[in-house]
Amino acid sequence: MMESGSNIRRAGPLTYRGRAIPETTTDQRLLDRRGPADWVHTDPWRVLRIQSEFVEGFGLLSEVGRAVSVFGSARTKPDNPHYKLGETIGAKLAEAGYTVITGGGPGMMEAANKGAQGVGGTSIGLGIELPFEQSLNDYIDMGVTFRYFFVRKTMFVKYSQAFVVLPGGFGTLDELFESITLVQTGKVTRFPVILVGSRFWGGLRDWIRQTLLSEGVISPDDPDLMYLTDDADEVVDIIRKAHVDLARREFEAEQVHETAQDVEAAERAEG
Ligand SMILES: C/C(=C\CNc1ncnc2c1ncn2[C@@H]1O[C@H](COP(=O)(O)O)[C@@H](O)[C@H]1O)CO
Repeated sequence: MMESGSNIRRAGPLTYRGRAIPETTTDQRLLDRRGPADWVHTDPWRVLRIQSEFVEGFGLLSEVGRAVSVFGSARTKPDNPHYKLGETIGAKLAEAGYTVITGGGPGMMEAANKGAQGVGGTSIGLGIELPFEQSLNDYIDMGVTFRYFFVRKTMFVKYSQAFVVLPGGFGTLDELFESITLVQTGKVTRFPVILVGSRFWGGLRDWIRQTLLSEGVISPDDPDLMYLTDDADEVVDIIRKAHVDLARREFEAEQVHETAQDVEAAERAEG
């Protein structure tokens, strides 16, 4: 029997009949602004915001080629020699074909972005929303500002093949130890973590060797996960060499895989 239009309502996969038909349509409820708004401060809603940050980040960065993340103090002024070194490193990385990714802020981040952009390289800023007013520095070609630190950190790791760590404070230390821990625990392919500035970082390196190693809280090889240099050219050389090594290891792994497949195929053919 035909059902009359007023006696039935379909809402997506649902069918309502008779008295069960809701008084309003789904669209009406979507477009109606009345009602409490406190759900925007609940965890399920935050999950959606977090998802959208991943989507924005992946969307911006997925087509970026070889890239290096450069970390360093937000407070360094342009007249500080560290700033000039950061600018030189940004420029040399860009000249070597690497996109330069920074936290998008002032100080050493600005220096590296400025250097990369100045030689026509690609300069990216992954900003972070902070309680005080912040904007991306002026030397960024592509930028995105994140609300969540951990989403932003994923972007640095996913889209860089090396980390360069210039002099900096707590934020820089956090980024340094995050990256070194990922390498140490094998959570990422081994890629170089390069500290720049031996006067600045030498004490930390010595403490790692003398205290952490002698207390047995790290493995004997772990201090070698970090390089230390003052030379911008050496930074680029270390990164290039690491890429050549990685490409060779990947090629060798592929060869082993193909050989294993050939052996399996031959065994199957022999019955
Ligand atoms: C302190 C000031 C601004 C801070 N603005 C930042 N913008 C973007 N990224 C930042 C900012 N502050 C820290 N970061 C990240 O941490 C590293 C620097 O931290 P540090 O404590 O200054 O060493 C840096 O690599 C960023 O990824 C006002 O000038």
